[in-house]
Amino acid sequence: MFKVLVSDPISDLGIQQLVDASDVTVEKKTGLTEDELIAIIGDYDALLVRSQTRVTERIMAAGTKLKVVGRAGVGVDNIDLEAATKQGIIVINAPDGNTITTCEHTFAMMMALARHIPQAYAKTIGGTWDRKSFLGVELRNKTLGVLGMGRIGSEVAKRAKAFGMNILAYDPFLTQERAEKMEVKLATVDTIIRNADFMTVHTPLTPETHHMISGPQFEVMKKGMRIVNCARGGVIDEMALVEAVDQGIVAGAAFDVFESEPPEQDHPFLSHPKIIVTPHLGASTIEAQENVAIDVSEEVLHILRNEPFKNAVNMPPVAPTVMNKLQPYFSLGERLGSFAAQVTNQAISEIHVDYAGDLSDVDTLPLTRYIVKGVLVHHLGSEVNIVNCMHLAKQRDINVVVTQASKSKGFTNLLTVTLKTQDHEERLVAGTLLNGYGDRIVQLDKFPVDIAPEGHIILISHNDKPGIIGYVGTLLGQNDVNIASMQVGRKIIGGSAIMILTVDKAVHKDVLAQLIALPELNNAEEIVLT
Ligand SMILES: NC(=O)C1=CN([C@@H]2O[C@H](COP(=O)(O)OP(=O)(O)OC[C@H]3O[C@@H](n4cnc5c(N)ncnc54)[C@H](O)[C@@H]3O)[C@@H](O)[C@H]2O)C=CC1
Ligand SMILES: O=C(O)C(=O)COP(=O)(O)O
Repeated sequence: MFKVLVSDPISDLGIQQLVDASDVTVEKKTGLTEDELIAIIGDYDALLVRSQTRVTERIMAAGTKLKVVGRAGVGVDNIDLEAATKQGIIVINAPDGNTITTCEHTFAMMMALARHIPQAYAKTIGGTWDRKSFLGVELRNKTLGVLGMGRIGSEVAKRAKAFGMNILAYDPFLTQERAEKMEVKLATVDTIIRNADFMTVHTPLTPETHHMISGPQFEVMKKGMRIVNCARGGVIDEMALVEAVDQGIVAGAAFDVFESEPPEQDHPFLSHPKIIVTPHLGASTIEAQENVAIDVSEEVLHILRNEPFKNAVNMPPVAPTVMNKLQPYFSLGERLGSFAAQVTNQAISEIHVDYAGDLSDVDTLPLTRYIVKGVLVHHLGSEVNIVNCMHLAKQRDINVVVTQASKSKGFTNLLTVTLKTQDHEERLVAGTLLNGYGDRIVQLDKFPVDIAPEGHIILISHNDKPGIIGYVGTLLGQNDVNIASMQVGRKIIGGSAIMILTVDKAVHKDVLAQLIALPELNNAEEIVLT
C-alpha cells in the first residue's frame, strides 16, 4: 500500500482518484514546520504540495521511501530539485492546469491598477464618497510589455489584444515567426521598459530573471508605467520599485507574489497607496485547483505504479509520440542493462548503448536511462532509479556513450548494451522486441542466442566437447533444479562455447560450484532478471 502525504491545501475533488485508488492511502497534514515534516516523511511514498511547503534537502533526506514530490501548480522554486535528483526523487508539476486562471488574475490586477479599485473600495466602505481621487486610465490603445511569453504570458497577450492594447513581447524563446502569428511585436527588454504603458512579468525566478527589473531599468523607464507581477517575487526588485513609485516613474504596481512570502508586516508594499497586493492568489480558482490536483494525482499514481509519466521537472521532457515509441522497450532495456552488469565482474568504466533499426532515429535518452538504471541497480540496489541513474553513473566516472543507426543484423529493432571495464574487458548483450513474441536476448558477447530475458538464467561457458550437456543436466537434476529451456552457442566446432539455461527457481551457490568443477566447464553463473 502506497502512502501519500498532502501537506498544502489541495482540492479534495482533484485528489479523489488518489483517495479512491485501492493501492493508496492519502493523509492530509497541512501547516507543518520543516522539523515536523522531517519527523513523519519517512513513512510516505509521495508528497503533494503547492507553494507553501518548502521541500528542503533535509526533508528529502528523511524521506527514505519517497519516490515522488508532486507540485499541484507550476513553480517548483519551493522544492530543492538538485537534492531530489541526487536522491532519485521524481519531482512533477502540473504546468497546464492554472494557466488561464493566473492569466485572468493578471488581468484583474491590471484593471484594478488602471481604475484604483482596491483603494476606491476601501474608501467607500470606510464611509467616504470620493469621486475625485481615483481618476483612472483606459487600457485601449496602450502599449503592454510582456516579459515571458510562455503559457501565461501568451494568454495575457491574447486577451490584451481584445482590449485594444498593442503588445511588445520578450522571451528568449520567442521567434519572429511566432510573434507574428500571435500578432505581438517582438522587442528587447530595453525597448519594453522605454515604451510600455503597462508591463507584466511571466517568467520563472531564475538567476537570470532575479531583479531583471531593478534600479538601472527604472532609471530609463517610460514615466507613468504601471507594473504587474503575478509570476514570482524577486523578478522585480521590490525596494527599487517602491523608490520608482515614490519618484513618480512608476504610476502604480500590482503584486500577487513577494520575494519572501508572506511578506513582513512592515513591508513597504503593504502600506503604499499606489501599490496593490493579493496574497499569491494567481492560481486560486475552483477550476484551476481541481485541474492541477487531477493532473498531479494522475502522475503520482503512474509513478507509484511504475508506469510511464510525463511532467517530471528534474528530467528532460519527452514528446508523447517519442514516449509511445520508446515505452515498449523500457523493460527490455532495463533487463539488458541488468544482465550485462551481472556478467561483468570488474569495475565498469563505460556503458555503451547502440540503437539500431526502429530505434535509430528517435531521441532515445529516456530508454538509455532505463538501461543505465538496469546496470547500476545490480550493485547499488533500489536507491537507483531513472531520475538519478545518470547522476550516479557520472559520480562513479562511468561514461554513458550512445550510438545510433549501426547495422540491425536483420532485426527491425536492436538494442546492444556493451559494458567496458577499467581492465579493458567487454561484455555485450543485445536484445530485440519481436512482434508477437515479446522481448528476446539475441546476442551474448560473440554468440548469437535466443532467450527470454526473465527469471533465473544459468550462463555456462565451456569447451565444445561431447557429453557436457549431459553432465550439466544430470547435475542440475540431482539438485532438484528443473530446466525450462536450454541453448548452446559456439562459433567453431570444438572451440569455446556457451550454454544458457533458464530454470524454474534460484540456484544455490553450491550447485554453481559443482557445475564449475565439471570437466571442460570454465564458468557457471546465475543471472536473475526480475
Ligand atoms: N501567481 C501565481 O499563483 C502563479 C504564478 N505562476 C508563475 O508564473 C510564471 C509563468 O508561468 P507559465 O507561463 O506557466 O510558465 P512557462 O514556463 O510556460 O513560461 C515562462 C516563460 O518565461 C520565459 N523566460 C525565461 N527567462 C526569461 C527571461 N530572462 N526573460 C523573458 N522571458 C523569460 C521562458 O522562456 C518561458 O517561455 C512562473 O514563474 C510560475 O511559477 C504560475 C501559476 C500561478
Ligand atoms: O503554480 C504556481 O506557480 C503558483 O505560483 C501557484 O501557487 P499555489 O499553488 O497557489 O501555492
